[in-house]
Amino acid sequence: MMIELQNLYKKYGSKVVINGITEKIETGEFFVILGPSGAGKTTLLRILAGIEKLDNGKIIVDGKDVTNLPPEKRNVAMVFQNYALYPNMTVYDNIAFPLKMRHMKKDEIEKRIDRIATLLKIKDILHSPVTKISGGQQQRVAIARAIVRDPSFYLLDEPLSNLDARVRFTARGELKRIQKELNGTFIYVTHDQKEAMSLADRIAVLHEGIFEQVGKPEELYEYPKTKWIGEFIGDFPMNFLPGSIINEDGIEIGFRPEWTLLGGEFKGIVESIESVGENIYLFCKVKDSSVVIFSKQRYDVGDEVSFSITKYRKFKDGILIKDDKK
Ligand SMILES: Nc1ncnc2c1ncn2[C@@H]1O[C@H](COP(=O)(O)OP(=O)(O)OP(=O)(O)O)[C@@H](O)[C@H]1O
Repeated sequence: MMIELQNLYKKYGSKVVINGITEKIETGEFFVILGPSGAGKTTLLRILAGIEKLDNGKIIVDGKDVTNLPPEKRNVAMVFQNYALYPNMTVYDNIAFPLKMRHMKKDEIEKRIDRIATLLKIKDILHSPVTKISGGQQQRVAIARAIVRDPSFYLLDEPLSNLDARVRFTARGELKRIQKELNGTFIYVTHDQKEAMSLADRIAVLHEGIFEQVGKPEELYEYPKTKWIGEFIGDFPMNFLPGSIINEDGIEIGFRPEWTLLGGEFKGIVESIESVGENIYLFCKVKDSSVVIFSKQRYDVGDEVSFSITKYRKFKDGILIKDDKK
């Protein structure tokens, strides 16, 4: 289903949380809303679900205005961080529950659960009590229960955050596969930029009530529209130095640690070091600024390093200058 957000606006008391969001989310798209804690991500999702009322704006789903429809009339699937399974039921009964509530026939329920259990690879635990399965499996059951109804679109609020890092990694791949197989329109909220980068067809960065940038993960990484996004996206924040180092005053240049090479015209002093596998990141003082430089070589704190910048973007007043080719 195609979802159009038209000038969405929401405040709590005098605090404006959503301040004019307009965007089109395409059918079958994995759309991730990324933002720091308190940015309004959950509020936006609750608005889309119909749990929270808008102060202004419209939500159009496949050409139909659903702005004033209650949650049960929107036919959306929701998976939240704190999914609550019914502890005294089996996996099967948990998934069947929303269908029974709709008085679906027993053989139709069986057919649907079989399909969804195959999709989520939980067929072998269907008759286990939910208290006897792992956290990762419980998460799958929660997803199965949410999507078994054939919803129009899917809202997911940090559904993987309860899982430990390793399971989460596999779960991401699985979720992406499920989304593609269902050809579902997924709207997924997270504060974890790594998760966003690995899952999204497009990411919308929610900051100060607006989508500050919407784009493919690589666009956000390569061409962050603002300094704030450059710092927020990436394993390390983008580095910034005054334009004077390339003889251009009044601007700043932004570059990623990965866009540096050891040896070259710039000099810094190593202040601290972080190793990530084989890669070493050197935190250096360069004049009055701090920058992170990528290195394959080991250094000690206090060493002087010289480096060059292979690629950079120009920013003026915190905003990307578009016509920059280097
Ligand atoms: N029902 C409410 N009444 C008043 N203020 C609220 C209400 N719900 C949320 N807020 C405020 O709105 C802002 C956005 O909250 P929201 O939970 O949407 O952020 P979030 O981006 O999902 O954060 P997190 O990542 O921490 O879950 C916060 O400042 C929060 O305190």
